[in-house]
Amino acid sequence: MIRTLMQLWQILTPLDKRKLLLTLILVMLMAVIEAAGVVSIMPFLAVLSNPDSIETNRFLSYFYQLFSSHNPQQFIMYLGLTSLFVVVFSAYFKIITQYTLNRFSSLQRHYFSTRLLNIYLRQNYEFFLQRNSSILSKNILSEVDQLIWTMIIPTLTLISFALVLIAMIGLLLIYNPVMALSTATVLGGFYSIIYWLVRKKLNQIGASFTEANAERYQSCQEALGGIKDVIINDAKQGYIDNFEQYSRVFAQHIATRDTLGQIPLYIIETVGYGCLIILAIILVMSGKDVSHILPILGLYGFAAYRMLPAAQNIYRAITQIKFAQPVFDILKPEFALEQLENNSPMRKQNIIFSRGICIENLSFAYPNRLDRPVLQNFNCKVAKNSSIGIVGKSGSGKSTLMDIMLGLLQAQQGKIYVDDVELTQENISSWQSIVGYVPQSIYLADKSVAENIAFGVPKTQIDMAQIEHVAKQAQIHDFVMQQLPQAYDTIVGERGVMLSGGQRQRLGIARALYKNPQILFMDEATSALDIETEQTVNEAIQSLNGQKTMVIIAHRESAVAKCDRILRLGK
Ligand SMILES: Nc1ncnc2c1ncn2[C@@H]1O[C@H](COP(=O)(O)OP(=O)(O)OP(=O)(O)O)[C@@H](O)[C@H]1O
Repeated sequence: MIRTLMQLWQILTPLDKRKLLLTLILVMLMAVIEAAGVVSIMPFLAVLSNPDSIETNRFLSYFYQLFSSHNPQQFIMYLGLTSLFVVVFSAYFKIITQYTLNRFSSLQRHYFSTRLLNIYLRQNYEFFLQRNSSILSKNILSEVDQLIWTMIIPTLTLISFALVLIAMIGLLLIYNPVMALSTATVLGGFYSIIYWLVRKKLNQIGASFTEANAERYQSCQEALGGIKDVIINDAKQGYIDNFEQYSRVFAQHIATRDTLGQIPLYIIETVGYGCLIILAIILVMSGKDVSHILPILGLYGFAAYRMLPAAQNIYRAITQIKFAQPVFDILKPEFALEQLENNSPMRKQNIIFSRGICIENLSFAYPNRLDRPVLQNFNCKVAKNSSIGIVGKSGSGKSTLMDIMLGLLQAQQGKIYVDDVELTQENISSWQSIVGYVPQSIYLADKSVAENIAFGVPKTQIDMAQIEHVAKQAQIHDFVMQQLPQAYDTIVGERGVMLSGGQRQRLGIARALYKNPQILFMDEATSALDIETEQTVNEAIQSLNGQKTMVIIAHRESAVAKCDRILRLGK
């Protein structure tokens, strides 16, 4: 567990660490004040049970004079009020500390999930080809939550209550070392035995809990993401059953974890009460009078009142941390991706495109299918402002070639030159800033038509004149103006459900043109259009011939017939 906590410390940023240390200082102060609250009750009880102690005890007589008390009753009142003040202040301080703890942990959840989203979005495209997006969402939203609730908060609880417990035992140690040590041994021994009995179970349910969580997310995403196929293929029940099965496991494990964390409370409360009774009997049997017994019982009683919940909370925190270990094991490598990124600082390079693109000896295979290369020793040149059509059978590697040219995939062998500059990680973002891309299937966000065309541009910075210009080029302007209720402000629905396939494609073309790219890449951009619309869109695209460099993938040769060159793949 200590190792896990040390690793947790390592994934915190320097700022997080500073905040954590400040929070811990508050927690330590809270423990001291809490101990003071317990101590403050002793003189009160001592004078209450034996007013003569004002004369016999030098501390009491000092305070008697300090308070300028006129009689023991008045002194008792002062002592009572002082003790009450300390206890009230301690409660007030506890509220402040608790708020600081809550704020720290809650904000930490926000920092962690934002950081993780940032880490993911900075990965290259190949990373996403190998990872399931529902697992990534689960890590950002659910696992970070788990990390906070079952690791960060319990760790803070553990530290704060450990300090309270140490302070209490220290206090008893001053008063009666034998009793203090035996209390510590009984408490420590009791909780250690219970923890030892449940730790294996915690480990096991922790692992199965994270697995069930992943399945829950995946079922949801698959069922809701492919709702059309789910309805048509009557796959609803299968998804409901799958979700139900894992959701139940998820819920049951939380219940088991919480119960395992609560069990000792009831036993230890009984044990604590029994110990106080035994202590009272021992004191009575040893011949001590009530005036001696009451302060001792008061101290132990009050200390137990503070110590038992502290010990219980420590135990509970430890069980939660143990349970959360598999969650941390999932998140640790994800945060390590950030370090990999930081260790390779990239110089940004600008790319200038004035002559053409040259592909030399390119070979590529997908990482999970290295034995089956998609492209081998591929060579090709595209002059600036010329157009090239790529045709070939399905699966011949057309989209893969385009992804490599776009810098989304990296070839294992071969090079791509823009003018005479090799495309590398250092200049890829500059390259991507001058290309426009229309993919096979257009992703539309649940936003307005204008926001979808100016994808990624803040709403206030959208250039409406440019939007209309590119929408006209993509043959979508008339449809938007005549048929959409709020024209360019109409919301298109999740993934553009309110539009037809052809309308989505034309929006995709408008999006690619919006940033006025120097090179336009189109992957079957007109395949969903009827012949007439395809013809008009193609004419619009062809009208850019000579003004823009165009790389066009098409199934139908007619769609690329007007290109300067045609490249056939897979022959
Ligand atoms: N992420 C991936 N992992 C492994 N193999 C892949 C991946 N994506 C594509 N492939 C394989 O690479 C080959 C080329 O695929 P690609 O999509 O480039 O073909 P294409 O010519 O564009 O086909 P289509 O015309 O049907 O779109 C196919 O055999 C395909 O199965």
